[in-house]
Amino acid sequence: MWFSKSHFKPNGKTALVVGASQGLGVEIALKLYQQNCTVILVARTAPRLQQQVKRIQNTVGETNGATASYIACDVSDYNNCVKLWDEIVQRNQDPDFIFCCAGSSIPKLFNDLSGEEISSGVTVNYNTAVNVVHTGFKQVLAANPELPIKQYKKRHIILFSSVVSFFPFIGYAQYAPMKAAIQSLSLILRQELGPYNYRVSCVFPGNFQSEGYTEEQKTKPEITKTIEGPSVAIGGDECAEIVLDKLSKGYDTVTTDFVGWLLGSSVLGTLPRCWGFFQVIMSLIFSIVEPIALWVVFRDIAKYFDNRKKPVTVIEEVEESNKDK
Ligand SMILES: NC(=O)C1=CN([C@@H]2O[C@H](COP(=O)(O)OP(=O)(O)OC[C@H]3O[C@@H](n4cnc5c(N)ncnc54)[C@H](OP(=O)(O)O)[C@@H]3O)[C@@H](O)[C@H]2O)C=CC1
Ligand SMILES: CCCCCCCCCCCCCCCC(=O)[C@@H](N)CO
Repeated sequence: MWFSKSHFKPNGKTALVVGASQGLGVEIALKLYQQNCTVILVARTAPRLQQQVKRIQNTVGETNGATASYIACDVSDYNNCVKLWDEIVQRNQDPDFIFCCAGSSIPKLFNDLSGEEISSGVTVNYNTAVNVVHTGFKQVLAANPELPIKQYKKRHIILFSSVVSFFPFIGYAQYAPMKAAIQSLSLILRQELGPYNYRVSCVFPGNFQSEGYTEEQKTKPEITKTIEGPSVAIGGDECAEIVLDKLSKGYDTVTTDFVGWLLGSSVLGTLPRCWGFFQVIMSLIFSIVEPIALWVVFRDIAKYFDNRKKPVTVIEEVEESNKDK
């Protein structure tokens, strides 16, 4: 609830943050560590992880027992995840929070994507999450064979989807369907892991600044930039702050800006609500204005494709001028 912040208490707990060598993952790890939460940073690139652990430790200074460490692992591979959890068990750690932040997009027109880019969309965005959660859950089950399910310790999985899961649009073919898969996975995990005392949250960020965001801007088609204009990129630090704040207020569908909340109202389905009464009203308004809004989007898309014919016109102009000579 918005008036109580007691639903997420990192002090003295342990968090596994996957996708923490840069971007939102490391911002979240820093904020958790500041609240005396032990953090284990995971990503593929060891030197960057090492740097980030140092940065976090230097920024925070003394803690009341919390530690910061890293494990380099490509979690898109299932067997690597089994090894990851073995390593965590060997270190005598049992994460209370599992943040699945790994993910990135290669925004391009469908036609411009390579086969490799399409499959990397699946592995980087979906496999990284499902593998970590599945191997982690199996490991917890194996470690507690006799435990009645109600007595499992409280654990919390936080998956990272995107606003494009609510509203998929031109340029995100390599990415948005995977984020919709993450949304779907979160609904199922809530049902299957809930009885084992897992809380499952799913975050749907709008644009925020990060190394990944800078990279995607390089290939992002102009039309994609135009349509997502209303989702102005907020700072990574601010985004992490919003996510942790909403989790502490008990929300399990987390959006990071107003546009995200609005678009979330258009696909309420069986997602946990956030200001549910207003979402129901917004969903009614949205369903009325949606045909007009979508007409505007399609009109922009048509204009974009018309303008793309321009280079041909230039060639034609050159030919014309050659004719004159
Ligand atoms: N930035 C934005 O505007 C938005 C981002 N999101 C989502 O939020 C999350 C964080 O985004 P952002 O901070 O921008 O991401 P970045 O691209 O900046 O960082 C992604 C992180 O994931 C790690 N990673 C990627 N693949 C793997 C892998 N196979 N195994 C382990 N780690 C991996 C990367 O490290 P390494 O390369 O070292 O493995 C890196 O630390 C992502 O899921 C993204 O899709 C959602 C909406 C908007
Ligand atoms: C029916 C018509 C409705 C029109 C609404 C237009 C507003 C759209 C805002 C979309 C914001 C998308 C953010 C994507 C972030 C993301 O996931 C990437 N940065 C990848 O990392």
